[in-house]
Amino acid sequence: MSMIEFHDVQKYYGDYHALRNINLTIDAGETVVLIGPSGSGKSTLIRTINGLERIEEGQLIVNGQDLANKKTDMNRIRKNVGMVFQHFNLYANKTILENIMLAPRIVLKKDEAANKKLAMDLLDRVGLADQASKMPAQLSGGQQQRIAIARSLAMEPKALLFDEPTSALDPEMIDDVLNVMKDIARDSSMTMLVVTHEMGFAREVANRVIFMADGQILEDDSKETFFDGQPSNERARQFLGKIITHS
Ligand SMILES: Nc1ncnc2c1ncn2[C@@H]1O[C@H](COP(=O)(O)OP(=O)(O)OP(=O)(O)O)[C@@H](O)[C@H]1O
Repeated sequence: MSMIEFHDVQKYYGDYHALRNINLTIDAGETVVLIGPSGSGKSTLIRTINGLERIEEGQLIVNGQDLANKKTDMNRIRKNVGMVFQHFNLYANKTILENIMLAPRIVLKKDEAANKKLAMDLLDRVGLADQASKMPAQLSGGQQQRIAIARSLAMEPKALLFDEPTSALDPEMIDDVLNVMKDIARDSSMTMLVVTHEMGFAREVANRVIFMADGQILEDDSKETFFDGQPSNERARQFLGKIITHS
């Protein structure tokens, strides 16, 4: 079953054509890694999926709902599609536990005891059960990002979008965050779309790797074809060569 479908999607910022004729289907449970040079439209693409950016032309179906239709309830989309940002965006004046419990309480009207139990289970899953009563500023960047992931999971979404989740972190914190993401990816029911340059993550858990440049998808391969064969697109090959040399 498909979770996300782009059909001939175009997106403009004023005169700038940011997404060009995007056609892409992501099935439920897939883990897809999106790579490409700076400014190629990766963030724009994933931000259209939960309506943070609107599309101008084409069709975008998320969890069976058409996002181009102005009547589509974006709150329902965002309940089902979580997002983890480069800069964690935790609520600075709330404890870690409250950060996780807030949206399920307000949006899902979740029972307080069940909400707390899930929040504590998720804190345990991301290895931070002992930090529940701390404030975000007391945690390292890597810990804050793991909390941001737990907070997204607390909404029990069908899909999670990650926009360069490790690129603001000190190198020694990256693996802890990637390990949490790998754990989620191995849970086959979750659909994941991840913008990242972490090729180790892609090699280990991605089903597919997509290469974008100039607002277009130039390559969409299985992990095996992308890494062990060769991308057929010349720019994808060059890009892959560069990031593997530098990582
Ligand atoms: N709100 C905006 N208004 C105008 N132009 C924008 C806006 N957001 C992005 N752009 C432009 O659209 C293009 C694609 O940007 P986007 O952030 O999607 O690329 P990216 O591949 O995610 O890049 P990076 O890896 O640097 O984050 C860039 O040229 C950017 O300057």
